[in-house]
Amino acid sequence: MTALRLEKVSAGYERDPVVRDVSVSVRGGGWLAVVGPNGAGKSTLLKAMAGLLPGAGRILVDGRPVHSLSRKEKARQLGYAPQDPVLPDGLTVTDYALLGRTPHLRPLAREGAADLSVVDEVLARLDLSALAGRRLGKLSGGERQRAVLARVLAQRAGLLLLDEPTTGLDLGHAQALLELIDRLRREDGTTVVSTLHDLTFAAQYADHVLLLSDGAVVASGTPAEVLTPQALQRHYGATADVLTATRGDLVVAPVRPV
Ligand SMILES: Nc1ncnc2c1ncn2[C@@H]1O[C@H](COP(=O)(O)OP(=O)(O)OP(=O)(O)O)[C@@H](O)[C@H]1O
Repeated sequence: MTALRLEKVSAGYERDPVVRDVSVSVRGGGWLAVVGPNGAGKSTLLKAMAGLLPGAGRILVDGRPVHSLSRKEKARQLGYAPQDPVLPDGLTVTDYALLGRTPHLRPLAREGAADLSVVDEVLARLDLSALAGRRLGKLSGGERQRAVLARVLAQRAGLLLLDEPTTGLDLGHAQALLELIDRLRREDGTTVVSTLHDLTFAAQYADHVLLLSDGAVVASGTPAEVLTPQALQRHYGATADVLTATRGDLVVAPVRPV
């Protein structure tokens, strides 16, 4: 189980930090949803967690600073799926997902039957088996997004950093993906951090929600503590009800402003 801890993290691209003074802990097997309006700094924070940006403060993956991990150690511990990756369009879905197995191979070794079986299982669960031999350049937007996630899930890293994993997915595929991630979390103790615009999904899957606004943490706690109509009005300028569905799930429902 891989725990993640951020202590007063500031990070950005040029001189001024985009996110400032972020402190949060995610226990091994926990799920942190990073939410907030456009431009709040969610993707920037995820890139910082992945050790891809310079900055101040400490980012600890199982107690070790992320910047001290070697490339291979990082790839074994941490799987990062960016929001809009550039894909090698000529590769098939299977070959692309197999790249997720690279950190587990010995130097110069090729993927074996065990790696193929991990990939086959992930493709099946993401409803991609029928497209396994299709080149990435010939997939729809939602299929490409699922291929990106197939690669990162095939990596079987202890910590998943997923930037808007449900973007472009229809309701059924989005739900199946989140259920698969949740299963990895429950069965293997995988730790998850995801940015999510869909606040109902954030409320239903995460156990901790971090609300960013203008680069700063404005609320942090359980979904019910953070996702209140008042906070949504204040930080998103949105009018919404937070409802409880029949089985107790929270639902964030936009309503027409009066
Ligand atoms: N590569 C970059 N170089 C400089 N500034 C950037 C870069 N990427 C993002 N920014 C700026 O950093 C700020 C935060 O962007 P970020 O992508 O982290 O926001 P976000 O919360 O993920 O937004 P969205 O919900 O729109 O995806 C924005 O003002 C953005 O313009």
